[in-house]
Amino acid sequence: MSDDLLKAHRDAIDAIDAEMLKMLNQRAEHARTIGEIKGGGVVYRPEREAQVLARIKQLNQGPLSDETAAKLFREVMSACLALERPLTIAYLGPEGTFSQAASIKHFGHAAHTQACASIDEAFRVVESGSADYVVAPVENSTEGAVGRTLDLMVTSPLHICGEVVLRIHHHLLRSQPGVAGILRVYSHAQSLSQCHEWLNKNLPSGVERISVSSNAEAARLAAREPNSAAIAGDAAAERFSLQRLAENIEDEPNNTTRFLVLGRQQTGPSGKDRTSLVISAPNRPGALHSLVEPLARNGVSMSKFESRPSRTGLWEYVFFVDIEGHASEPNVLAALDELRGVAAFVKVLGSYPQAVI
Ligand SMILES: O=C(O)C(=O)C[C@]1(C(=O)O)C=C[C@@H](O)C=C1
Repeated sequence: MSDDLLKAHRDAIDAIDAEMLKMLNQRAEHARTIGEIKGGGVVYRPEREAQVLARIKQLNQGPLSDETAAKLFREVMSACLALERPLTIAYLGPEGTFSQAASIKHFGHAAHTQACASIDEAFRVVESGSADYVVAPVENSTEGAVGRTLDLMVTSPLHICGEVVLRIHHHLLRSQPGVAGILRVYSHAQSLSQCHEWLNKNLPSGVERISVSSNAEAARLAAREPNSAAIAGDAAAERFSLQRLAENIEDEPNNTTRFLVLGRQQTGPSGKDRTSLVISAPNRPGALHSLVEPLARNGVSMSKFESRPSRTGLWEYVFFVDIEGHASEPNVLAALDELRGVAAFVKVLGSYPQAVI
């Protein structure tokens, strides 16, 4: 390889970097002015962010992948938004959990993340105004619904303003190389069950499996006990400087968790939205059918229908329903009106842009 050729490409990169820096700062100036126009009002606009990211994916011609291009612009927007006002995002801690990874995926690295001891506490700090948004897990592709988040949404005054879909990769982590001498493996109960077959095949049967409150807590324990390992993700591995003895050990390769972003604001339409509802049926035959009918009649597609015992009465259920579209769209509006006529209880949890990255 010729040194001249290398130098020519590096000179070109230097020139592009200088140009990019200038343009990034011009973009940041516009964002700062937009912040002034908002005049102390809500700075985070999820519908606009979704449109910016979707446009970048559409414009992208490579060689960067659409996903990579969108992730870079996510960080650019995060930095621009922080000039308007830095946001604080509450999540189920400790540091290094998948909830923190989801918060950073959605809000970028310029947002502050605040670890909370429980999902309840994360909701509370946002309700009281001491944090701006909460990012809470709502369902996992192998384990199903996260009941606590669903229950909290029934009574919380917060609105859903976004969703984050995170691929969950689990690794076997330890403070030293090799599996020799491992006596116990720590992890959250869900992660232990998601890696059950791998553990059966790859670790001696005498290795104890101990469930702890979070994967990050598992990593913390493994970092100080030489004979212990943890199952956790990248964020926990980095946070506690652990080695990855085996990567992506989850039994189900498409393991994903969906998180919801909730705040005190309602979100405008982005053009590709979802609306989440909680409804309950009157206690009579055919009631369930009457809940679905208004949706079908107005051409509204349903992407989720999840039942959960109501906490207010014996044998009564509430249904968590996700539909396509924004509550301000005419067919969604009509379906919701009809639904209110037949259901015992309807609460719109929020309309929000579908995840773009
Ligand atoms: O368009 C806005 O309202 C902005 O504040 C700008 C911007 C951006 O950087 O593009 C930043 C934050 C908002 O959440 C949305 C977009």
